[in-house]
Amino acid sequence: MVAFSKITRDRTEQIAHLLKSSSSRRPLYILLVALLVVRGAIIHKLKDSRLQESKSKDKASETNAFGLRTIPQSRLAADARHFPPLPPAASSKPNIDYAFARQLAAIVFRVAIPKWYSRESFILLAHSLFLVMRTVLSVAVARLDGRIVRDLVRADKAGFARGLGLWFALAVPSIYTNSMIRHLQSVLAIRFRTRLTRYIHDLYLSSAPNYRYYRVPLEGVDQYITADVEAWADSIAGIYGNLLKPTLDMLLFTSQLAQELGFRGTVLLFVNYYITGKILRAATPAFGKLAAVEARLEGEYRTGVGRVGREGEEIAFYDGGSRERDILTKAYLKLVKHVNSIYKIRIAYEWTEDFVIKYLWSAAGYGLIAVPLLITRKRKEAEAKQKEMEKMVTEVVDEVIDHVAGEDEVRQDGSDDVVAGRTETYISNRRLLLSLADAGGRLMFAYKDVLELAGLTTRLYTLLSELHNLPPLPKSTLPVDGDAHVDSDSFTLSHVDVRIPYLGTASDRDTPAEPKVIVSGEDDDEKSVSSEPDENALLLVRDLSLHLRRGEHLMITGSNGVGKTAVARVLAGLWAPSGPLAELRRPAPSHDVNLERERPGVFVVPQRAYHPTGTLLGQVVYPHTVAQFYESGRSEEEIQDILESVFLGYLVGREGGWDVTKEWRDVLSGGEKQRMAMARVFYHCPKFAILDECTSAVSGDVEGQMYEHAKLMGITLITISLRPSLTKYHNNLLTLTGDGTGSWMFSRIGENEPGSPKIDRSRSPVVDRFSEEIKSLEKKLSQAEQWQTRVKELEGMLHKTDA
Ligand SMILES: Nc1ncnc2c1ncn2[C@@H]1O[C@H](COP(=O)(O)OP(=O)(O)OP(=O)(O)O)[C@@H](O)[C@H]1O
Repeated sequence: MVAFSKITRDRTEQIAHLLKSSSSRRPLYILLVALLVVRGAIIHKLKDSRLQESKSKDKASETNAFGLRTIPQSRLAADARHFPPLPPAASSKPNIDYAFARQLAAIVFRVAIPKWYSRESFILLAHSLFLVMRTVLSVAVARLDGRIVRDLVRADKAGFARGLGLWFALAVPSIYTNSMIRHLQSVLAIRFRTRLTRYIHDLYLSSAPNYRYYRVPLEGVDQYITADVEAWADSIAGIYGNLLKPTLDMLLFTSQLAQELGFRGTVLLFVNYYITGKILRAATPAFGKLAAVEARLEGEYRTGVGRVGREGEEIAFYDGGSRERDILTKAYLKLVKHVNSIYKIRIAYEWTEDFVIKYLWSAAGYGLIAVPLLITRKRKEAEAKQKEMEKMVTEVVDEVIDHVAGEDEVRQDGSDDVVAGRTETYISNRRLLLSLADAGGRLMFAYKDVLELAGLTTRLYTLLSELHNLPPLPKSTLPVDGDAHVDSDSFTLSHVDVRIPYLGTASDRDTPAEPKVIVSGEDDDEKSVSSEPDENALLLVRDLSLHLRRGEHLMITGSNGVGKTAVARVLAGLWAPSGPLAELRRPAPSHDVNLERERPGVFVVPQRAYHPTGTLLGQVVYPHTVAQFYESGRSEEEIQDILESVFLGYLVGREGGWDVTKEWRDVLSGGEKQRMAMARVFYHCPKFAILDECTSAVSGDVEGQMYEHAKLMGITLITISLRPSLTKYHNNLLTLTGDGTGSWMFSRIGENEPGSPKIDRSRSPVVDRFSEEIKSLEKKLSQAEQWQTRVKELEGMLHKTDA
């Protein structure tokens, strides 16, 4: 009877095993099939989404003058409310909190995944499915591992061979799943980076009226746009997998283990998670803040290296190599010191983490596994099964008789089976425990990654929020049709104060100060709102009023640092005019019948020459592209004529053609660069050209000819210069006194018109110079009679000598 029950029990265990193993594989097969179906559906959806995206692109984007797709300014303006300024620096430490969640949501849902049907959503879905698949496969592998060892212990050749076959069968989807997870993560990262980069480019490089690239008050913007965006995209794409996969693993492995551990074991497992989680949380340093500081220091070092690359020649003239080396080395050492301190902090943290997750968890796991194996559960199970067996006796009676003869053997097999069963349970559970510890470790790493992501998110959010919250500059607009007081061909400044704008960050600005600016041609509700001028701004010129029509050339003068360029910045629209009654009207571009093309309203040539990367032709037509030049129907002969007019006709021959690409900043001499800048003015042929000491390195005769040429082309000149020799090309003179009160003098050159302010000779540097020159000439003239007498004396002496 004992033999009966033993045999029946073993047989039933075998049947149960078979059922268990086939039923444990069933979900895997279903998942595999489901995965293939879903994969097909996703590919189909991806194609659909591409179609949808391309259809909606017309609405979501527009094409700029260079043929590139850009996000419409209206959408960017609408996004601004999602990026309010950060609170003051002290309270904006990166952390995993509500502020982080809000910043992350703004970046993800406004920029990285702007629509639910964006391609990124489908990549994310596919990524998630593969992550789930990998977890399921891990459980299957753990089970299979146990089975193979069990069959080995049992010396079951057929079972072992079957297990090995299944092992290889599982390898195929496992390898595919792993490589797809890595691939989709990289694809996701690059797509996030592309979305962000394009968004930031569109926002940062906005042209008039906002000039964000010129006005954004952040140090090292290049670091934000390049390294930080890349790091953020990599981090968020990685973090999704790093969080989702171990979380799934934890859930699944815990649920699998719970079957073996029973209720008490499971509760203990969760108590273990909770306590160790608390310990690790307490031991975690502020990784977010550390990451943000590292990014800033990296930016400072990168900016330094960039500066040396840019200003290499100037540094070489000063022989400043060792000084620059000091600066760069200091910046680098500061960065390295910080990185090293992070490493040190990490060591202490990783010790704790390793101990807790690898050793504490494993020990707890061993203890929990031992409970069912060593104590009661197996025995209770065996008793329950024995009762079941007795009911099944009649069904298996024939089989029992067959086995009666080999009772000893069966007993032997039976004890082997018990050991094998225990080994299987142990191996499976051990593997699950190891995977669980691994998942726990990765979750902890992910926590660290989330903290670092918080730091990067704060940096990225700072950039986006600064760009979105720059107070708008007043727009220069077209005149209203039929308005007799408005002239599209003139400059009008009325009661304008010129101040250095306050450059604090958005979070420092309580209420952005904006002047009252009357802009013609706009609806009332679009006008800038009047407010008090910014108290932090430094006044350079007070209450400036002038009206310049076309053909009325103006020279702006005054000693260094009085604010001449500042006036040009206001005229060009880079700085806002301030003052309660400030009004600024700028000439608008319009079609010129003689030129048969549009003439820009204003074109500015700055003090420092600028040469973009590109061809020789590209230098002349900048900021137009070469493609735009050819499309406009203008010819290379015309450009050659322009170069002749600035005495650079030899350049094409010397450099080897129009298409040659060089670092023009280094190739052209100082004077050549300035002549090239004048060539640009002639190419664009604006109504007004603001020339900010842009011919200081050009010889006087060439300078004069270029000025005459510009006037012949109908370009009205606004020249900023200290050279009295240029006065003769202008009708008006604006002198900034620089006495600290912002006073100025306006006069007509060659006339003393009633109504125009009198020239205060004692205070104007240019007039001072004229007076000096007149005095010296008068002195020379007064000596002319003496010189004539002396000449006659000398001639007389010469005749006498000859005779
Ligand atoms: N972005 C700025 N931030 C702070 N100060 C500024 C800024 N731009 C100009 N300034 C200051 O404003 C003053 C006027 O500068 P501006 O360039 O207009 O002088 P300038 O009259 O053109 O001098 P120069 O003849 O030497 O070119 C200077 O003292 C300068 O330091």
